Amino acid sequence: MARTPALLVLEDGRAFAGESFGAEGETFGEAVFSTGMTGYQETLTDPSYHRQVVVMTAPHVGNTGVNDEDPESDRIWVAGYVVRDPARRSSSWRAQRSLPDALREQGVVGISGIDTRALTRHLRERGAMRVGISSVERDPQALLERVLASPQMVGADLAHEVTTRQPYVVPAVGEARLRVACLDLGLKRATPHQMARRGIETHVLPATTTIEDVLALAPDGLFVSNGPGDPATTNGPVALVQGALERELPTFGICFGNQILGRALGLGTYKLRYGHRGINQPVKDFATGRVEVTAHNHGFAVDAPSDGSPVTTPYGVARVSHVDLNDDVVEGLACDDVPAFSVQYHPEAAGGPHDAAYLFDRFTDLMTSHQKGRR
Ligand SMILES: NC(=O)CC[C@H](N)C(=O)O
Repeated sequence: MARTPALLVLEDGRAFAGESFGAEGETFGEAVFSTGMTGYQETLTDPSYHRQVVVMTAPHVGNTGVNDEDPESDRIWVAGYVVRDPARRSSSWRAQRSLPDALREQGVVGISGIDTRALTRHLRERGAMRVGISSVERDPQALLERVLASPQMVGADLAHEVTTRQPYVVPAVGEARLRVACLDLGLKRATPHQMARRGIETHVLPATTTIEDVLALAPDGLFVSNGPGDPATTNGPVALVQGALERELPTFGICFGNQILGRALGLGTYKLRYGHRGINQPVKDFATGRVEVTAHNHGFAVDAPSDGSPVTTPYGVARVSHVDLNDDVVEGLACDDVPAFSVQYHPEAAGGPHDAAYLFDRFTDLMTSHQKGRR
């Protein structure tokens, strides 16, 4: 079968020629690379990738096809997909369709046959930038003009585009011992599953939720999810977390949730040059000295002293609890005087690694000790 040619053009004018992969058409987004060698289904369906074009550094993608059990949400969220050498056929007893068919069904434009190593090195040197992929435009200059007219990631307020419209409950497995109000800014299914296994009933709430809505549920804790976009734009959730801190409601945040807790404490956030995306990032937990191998997907980070020294905030002393050993980027926050902590990475990572799953136990323990304190 003849393949349709496709074109990829970065905002600095660098162009790559390849073949259409998935849906034909044209798409724009922020070009980012992921180094994960497994878990492409989880990546594609992670709402945090909304408006991003994901470049896979693993050369073979699609080998195990796509099934209905592994998605992290009910659709593919990436704005575009870039692979080097897609599997010609999928091979797994769990596969229900092929990766290109899944992309096509959901209208996701991709490109294959690209030198993804050269593209990744370019993004690493020059930083994440806007990109366009097209199977309908042959002229790189014309595509470049549309790339330059497409929206930037800095300043993008996207959580409201991915959040649940209606609240819903994920029941605990067995007896419900704790109730969590979960702010959905782009929640992945793996998170309520991790909580359910620990006897937590999760009430998933839209991004517009206020502290009054949360208190009406009489929860034992607040969870703030991962999500897409620039954390500097997300003001409602910051006010919600401040309300929780004032009332000493146990609070745990993941990824975007870490950035929101940082902002609630009065810390700033900034854009990393090319971010962390993959499943083998070494992170040190200052509390135990232990190094864990962790899954990441973030382009922004909290600005705070990465040696763990105390920072004075309106809610007492806070400090950086976890740091990335590759580049010293802040990977977690802990409060000394209020029951709140967060991590920038993914303890829930369904595709693994699972080194950091203990953080759900920490949250459970924090809620249990506060429950006792209230009695
Ligand atoms: N996975 C996430 O929650 C990402 C958070 C934020 N959008 C970032 O890129 O840093």
